[in-house]
Amino acid sequence: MMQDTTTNTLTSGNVTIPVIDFSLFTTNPEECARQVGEASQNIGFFYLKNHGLPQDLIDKMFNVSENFFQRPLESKTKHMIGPDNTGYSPMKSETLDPETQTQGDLKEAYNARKGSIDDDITLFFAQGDKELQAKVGEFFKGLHNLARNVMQCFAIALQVPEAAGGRHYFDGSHQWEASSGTTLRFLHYPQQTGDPNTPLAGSHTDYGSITLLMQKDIAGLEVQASRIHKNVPWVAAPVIPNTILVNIADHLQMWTNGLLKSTKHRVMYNPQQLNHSRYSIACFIHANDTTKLDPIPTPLITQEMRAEGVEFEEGRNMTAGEYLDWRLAQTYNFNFDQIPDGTM
Ligand SMILES: O=C(O)CCC(=O)C(=O)O
Ligand SMILES: [Fe+2]
Repeated sequence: MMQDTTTNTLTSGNVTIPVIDFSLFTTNPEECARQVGEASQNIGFFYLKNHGLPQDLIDKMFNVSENFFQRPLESKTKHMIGPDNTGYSPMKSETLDPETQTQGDLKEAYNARKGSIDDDITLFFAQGDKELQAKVGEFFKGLHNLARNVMQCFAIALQVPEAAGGRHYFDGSHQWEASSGTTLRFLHYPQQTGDPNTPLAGSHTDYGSITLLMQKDIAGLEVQASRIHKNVPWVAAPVIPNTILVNIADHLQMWTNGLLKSTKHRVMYNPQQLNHSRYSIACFIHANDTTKLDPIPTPLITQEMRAEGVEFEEGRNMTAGEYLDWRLAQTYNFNFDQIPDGTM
């Protein structure tokens, strides 16, 4: 793995995760859309630099997260996650790859939802500090706004006809005010001994439109590359300061009938975790609950491709809300009669 500063790409063999300068969105949206579209048809992941979110706000959010996860387990379990996907999920409670994992993910998480951002649940996460709670809301809205701009790039790259909304095609289906599965998730992979072959979070795709991810200090995320390069099964997605990593998730793959890739990824044990915790923050952007996941109007999807229905056959005829419920039911055990004791 090396960083090539001349071409702004990270390379591992022939596989690249591009770094896109998002100030292009303002100065040259067509070029920005071209780069986003290209990355999304290949690896399905790209970094954004100059994304517009203040770094001190991101740093503050990592601080809140650290303070929260340092609390005793009996405090964290006061707001347990349930089918509404809000609150605390303890170690091993989620299994992202149920077909191959023999134990749950070695992580704990705290989920905020748009609808819960002004509630006691988020206030509890922000240590009862109302100013900090407002910052969590500002952060979440900032990420949502960035995601809407990235979605404009997709609409441009997909050449959605003006009559169908053009570059604003996805605006209506990604409204802050609408009910949706959009979730801000704070993740903690505790300091631990481990085996480099054991995933801390199993291989999976994300369930929404796109995901925005911030990682801190400790790498571990790997992205499946075998689809574009058969000799490179996984490529590392390292921590690059001042960037946000974006990945295509299932809605976009279904809307484009596989033209854009919802790429599998996983978090592997990093030996640095012998002495350090790993923290990340993911913002899962979902379309409004009522949005259908059928192919969208774009000349890039031919009639044959529409008929073929490449992958995610299960998601066909579902709405975004139904699809999320279905995926969560497969990966969570919401029966917390026996709360895990926090050990591994
Ligand atoms: O922690 C990470 O770096 C990635 C987490 C992730 O992929 C997820 O929660 O869906
Ligand atoms: Fe993920």
